[in-house]
Amino acid sequence: MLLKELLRDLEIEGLKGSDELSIEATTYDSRKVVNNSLFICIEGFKTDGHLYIKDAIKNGAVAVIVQKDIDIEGVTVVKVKNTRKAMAIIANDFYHRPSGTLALIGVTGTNGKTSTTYMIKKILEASGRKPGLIGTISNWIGDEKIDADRTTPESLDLQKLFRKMLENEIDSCVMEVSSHSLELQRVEKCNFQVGVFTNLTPDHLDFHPTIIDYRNAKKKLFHKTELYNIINVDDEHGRIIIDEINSLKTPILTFGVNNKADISAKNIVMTMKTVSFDMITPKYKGKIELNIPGLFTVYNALAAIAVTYAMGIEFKYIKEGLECMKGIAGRLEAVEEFKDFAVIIDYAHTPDALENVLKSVRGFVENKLITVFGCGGDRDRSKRAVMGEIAGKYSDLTIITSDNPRSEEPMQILTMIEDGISRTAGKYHVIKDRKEAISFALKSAQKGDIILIAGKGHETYQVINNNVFEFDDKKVALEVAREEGLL
Ligand SMILES: CC(=O)N[C@H]1[C@@H](OP(=O)(O)OP(=O)(O)OC[C@H]2O[C@@H](n3ccc(=O)[nH]c3=O)[C@H](O)[C@@H]2O)O[C@H](CO)[C@@H](O)[C@@H]1O[C@H](C)C(=O)N[C@@H](C)C(=O)N[C@H](CCC(=O)O)C(=O)O
Ligand SMILES: Nc1ncnc2c1ncn2[C@@H]1O[C@H](COP(=O)(O)OP(=O)(O)OP(=O)(O)O)[C@@H](O)[C@H]1O
Repeated sequence: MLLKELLRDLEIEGLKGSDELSIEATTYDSRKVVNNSLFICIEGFKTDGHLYIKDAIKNGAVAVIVQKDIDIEGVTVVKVKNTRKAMAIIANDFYHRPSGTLALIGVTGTNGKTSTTYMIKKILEASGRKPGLIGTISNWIGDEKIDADRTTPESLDLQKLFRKMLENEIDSCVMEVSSHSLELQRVEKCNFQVGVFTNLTPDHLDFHPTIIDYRNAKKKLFHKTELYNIINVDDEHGRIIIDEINSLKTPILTFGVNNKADISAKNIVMTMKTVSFDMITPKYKGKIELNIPGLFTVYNALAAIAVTYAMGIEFKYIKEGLECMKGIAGRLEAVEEFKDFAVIIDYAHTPDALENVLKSVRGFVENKLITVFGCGGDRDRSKRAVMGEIAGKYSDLTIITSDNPRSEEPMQILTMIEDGISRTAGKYHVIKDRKEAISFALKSAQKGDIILIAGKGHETYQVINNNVFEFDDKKVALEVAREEGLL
């Protein structure tokens, strides 16, 4: 593609050099530059892409996009106001505007994005469509699994993925849209058919100055949709969003259990491993039986039903898609090998998620509820004491341990959690090493207990002192149980 074709939709503040160059690759990372690349300089949180222009030229860059005044020879230099925004526009054009051809569904909210996207994918598959999926656990092009680095990829990676989906005859794509991605313009040029809001509770307050900024970041999704905006009306922030987007031309479809909603559920019945309910939509009603537990599962299912209902999918496919699901990796996942007591792995790493999960399992505890959890380092510190308090309130015993301390001293994080739990009557131990913590929980367990190992879910690593180590809660629990003769 010629550079001038990629510059067509940009507001250019300055151009030095030729725009007739042929561009074969585009990247925001100098280490990934190949011959005839366009290198886009991103001013980051840790370093600044503008510092790597010389490296990029050495690796084969022929043009650079900058937002600072840069005096450099040997490449075409294009100056714009905001390189992240320019990158999203270039990404869309470089990959020939793929999102316009896919039926694109974006799911945003603090909790439930992954679970909801998997449900939507299953329903679309049941109806005969070929959906792709982009999210935290992995990305999927049909049955091909692709590792995901983060929840919502950078715009260049995202548009490339959409293009690959189209080449593989994928007709729709359901994706998690993080607040980071909306704020950092990763989804700037995506044409969403449907946008979904699951819920909003305090999280990422290291990145967003206030909860209102956090909500406003999420709200941006609903300005990018064409067919429907689907909002949880039981969530207080959902109701505010509804008021704030009411004047947009995209219609709103609400879902909920406690408030009047377009898509709702009645007669909810929960067991330790399942949940069933009567689904009510404006056009049809019917019973849904899910092999995934938890009241929050009803909300995720209602969101998935609302999306597929809005897309005109028949009830039989909605039911078939949801009911064939066996569960979602690391989301209230019971480790089947344990028989006397239950061991559940869950990805709850926000106060609200932890509280919901603990409430969901609390009702089925015959003896004690033992919780093993920690909080991530270099991330929102305000949630540490709050999560400690929640764990103490609902658990009979809590083991506070490490969960990706990253560059922070693990004990510093654990002490902040302890501040919260010590305000409750809940018993607790602090065990820095996660394997030892799991081992302690397993050895403390008796018949009828439930052990909840929260925070890491599907993740298979721990980041300690900024070094990545292999760590899988489920594997570790089984390994320890075998060593201790508990199986
Ligand atoms: C806070 C955040 O979103 N950070 C993103 C940001 O990183 P950064 O600002 O630290 O980047 P940086 O390291 O300072 O580098 C700046 C630029 O220099 C470039 N560089 C750097 C070194 C070099 O040798 N050459 C070079 O070109 C980098 O490629 C980059 O373009 O820009 C990078 C490149 O665009 C992203 O990879 C990075 O996401 C990191 C991986 C991240 O962890 N993001 C998280 C917080 C995130 O986005 N999470 C949400 C989900 C949240 C949730 O709901 O749980 C997500 O969507 O994943
Ligand atoms: N609708 C919901 N409301 C509250 N908590 C939920 C909901 N759905 C799931 N959870 C809890 O949140 C955890 C994460 O769920 P899920 O991965 O679906 O959310 P997510 O929004 O994708 O999270 P992340 O952005 O951190 O990847 C689950 O393990 C569960 O504990």
